[in-house]
Amino acid sequence: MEKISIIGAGSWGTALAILLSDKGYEVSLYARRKEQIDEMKNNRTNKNYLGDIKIPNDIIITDEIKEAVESADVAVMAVSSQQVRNVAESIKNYVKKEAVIVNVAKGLEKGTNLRISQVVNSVLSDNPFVVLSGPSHAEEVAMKMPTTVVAASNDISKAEYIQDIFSNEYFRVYTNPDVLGVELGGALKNIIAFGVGIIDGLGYGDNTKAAIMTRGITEITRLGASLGGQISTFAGLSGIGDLIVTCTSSHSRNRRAGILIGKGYSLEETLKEIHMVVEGITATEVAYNLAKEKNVDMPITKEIYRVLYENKDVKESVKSLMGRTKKHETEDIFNIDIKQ
Ligand SMILES: NC(=O)C1=CN([C@@H]2O[C@H](COP(=O)(O)OP(=O)(O)OC[C@H]3O[C@@H](n4cnc5c(N)ncnc54)[C@H](O)[C@@H]3O)[C@@H](O)[C@H]2O)C=CC1
Ligand SMILES: O=C(CO)COP(=O)(O)O
Repeated sequence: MEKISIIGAGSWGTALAILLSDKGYEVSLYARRKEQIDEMKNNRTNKNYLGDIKIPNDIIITDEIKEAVESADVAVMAVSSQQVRNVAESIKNYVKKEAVIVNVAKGLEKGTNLRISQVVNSVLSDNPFVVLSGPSHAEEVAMKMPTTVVAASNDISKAEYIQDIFSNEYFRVYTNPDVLGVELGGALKNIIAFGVGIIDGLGYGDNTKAAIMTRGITEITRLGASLGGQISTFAGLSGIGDLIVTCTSSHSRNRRAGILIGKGYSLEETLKEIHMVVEGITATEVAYNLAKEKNVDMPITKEIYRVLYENKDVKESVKSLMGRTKKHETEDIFNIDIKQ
């Protein structure tokens, strides 16, 4: 049986550790904070993240990174996107070269505008890489509710290896060779979920939310395709699938953060209230930069950027979106010239 190391004991890392341990793998879960380690070891819970869900006794809980990764066949990065580089650096001298690195973070690196596969590859260039993404709130996976995700890798045999390791009766894993498309879908849907939250916070209704979701996947696809992603990937689990779950779920931190912004909270107050990672905030900045660089139109992302970073009033942003020049619906994703 493979040995699996999970780095990051937040909601997702813990839920995946439970899933893999239930399948009989030897799992080690690495956390940094002493009081969290003590709670997980003594009570076998991780209350702040997963409430009363029990952590199986077989899971090795450790704050020693060497112990966590040195014999691992698979190392799962379950921290926020901005922490992945730190984690990669911290395991570089211990992890086996053939160990498969699985990233589950859904974001982009601030400052470099890199995708997570690029960040990991810049530090752990010898290790095979797989991204695991899709509509999968940790709270529901921990309750063993049927969930589907996708494993993507440039080496499809590694994606299939991870598919075999993670699949069980309530967690169904598909594969996809389009790493870039899967990564961008997962990162950019957080911006749209944040936008849907704003709409909720403002008190607008279902029509408005459907508008943001539909036009949101359009602009995600437009940027993703311009960077080399497959259009079909954005119609899949890591694209529209994850967009639906994040935009409609009460579990979503991105959507909940948007609700607070829509109600008039400052960004600082919002982050304090959520106290977990809100990837969409950084993703907005990176996507805004990438769209500018590629000359791709992303009106919703642009308005969210203005709200977050230029103090634009949210109602003014809605007005700006509604008042844009008139357009045909399909021409902008598929480059169809409607007048032909
Ligand atoms: N929560 C969910 O339902 C899902 C989350 N994700 C993604 O997974 C990533 C992690 O999310 P969550 O677990 O929800 O976040 P979280 O906020 O619940 O937990 C992140 C954990 O990482 C720890 N951490 C931060 N830096 C670290 C480091 N350098 N070394 C070790 N631990 C470190 C933090 O202390 C915290 O316990 C995010 O990118 C998120 O978008 C993906 C799918 C589902
Ligand atoms: O990606 C997720 C579910 O698929 C989790 O979304 P949030 O980070 O918004 O909670």
